[in-house]
Amino acid sequence: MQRQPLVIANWKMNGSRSLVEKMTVELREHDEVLDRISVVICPPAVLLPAWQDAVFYDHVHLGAQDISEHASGAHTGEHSLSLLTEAGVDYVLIGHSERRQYYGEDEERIRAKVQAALSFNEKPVTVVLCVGETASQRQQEQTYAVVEQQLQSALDGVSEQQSKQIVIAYEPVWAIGTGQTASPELAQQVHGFIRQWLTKKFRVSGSRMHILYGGSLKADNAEALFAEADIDGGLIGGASLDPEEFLAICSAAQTRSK
Ligand SMILES: O=C[C@H](O)COP(=O)(O)O
Repeated sequence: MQRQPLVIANWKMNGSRSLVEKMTVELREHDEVLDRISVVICPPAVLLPAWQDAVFYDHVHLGAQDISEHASGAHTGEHSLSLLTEAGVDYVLIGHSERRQYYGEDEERIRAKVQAALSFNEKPVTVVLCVGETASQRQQEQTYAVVEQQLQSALDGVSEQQSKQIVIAYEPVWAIGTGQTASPELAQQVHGFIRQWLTKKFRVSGSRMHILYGGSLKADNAEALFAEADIDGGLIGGASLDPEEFLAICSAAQTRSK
């Protein structure tokens, strides 16, 4: 099953207008790295307008790092889908482990956000649902149970048709920002498990869904990870802040599409 590689940059709470400029200059100068792949940039929300002016290719999209499950109202500090899509967003990250860990996002809230994104009718948005186990869950051999439970809960009630709007990002929490990347074999084992789960739930549509790897993905380990059967691209944090390194990761993703 040929799935066009997808590379997502998650800037988290980093970046600046000048980094947007630097990055767009690099992308313009080396636009061949964008052939045959899709790229999504998730900057902090206040930098979306700077990116919106700079987005110049059909296959470079903008994404939000989080959304509110509410349509509008008294929710200080939050961003609705209307506001985000007006700022050019096509993709939304939901359930990132930092939101789960530091901002108390529980399964119920994550499910509400997934539902809000899927039922948003002003513009279609793609949900990037993040799942993954902590170090202690892995040590206790709970990886598959944790991932399955996260998928089951967040995708409860999602139809086969709606699954076309969903991407899964497997991000083992112990690998995020630690430099401890999962080996390609280990990542593939979990991706394979996720693929099986998706195909069981969504049938043929499950075999078409993208499953991305995230967690200390860098230029020097990207190609080996992207060579695995069910690793369709990456969700990149730290390395997406360095234009050269990010472009090298995009170019590694291209090798998958050959
Ligand atoms: O969203 C991105 C992930 O949390 C990975 O972050 P990282 O590449 O800095 O480890």
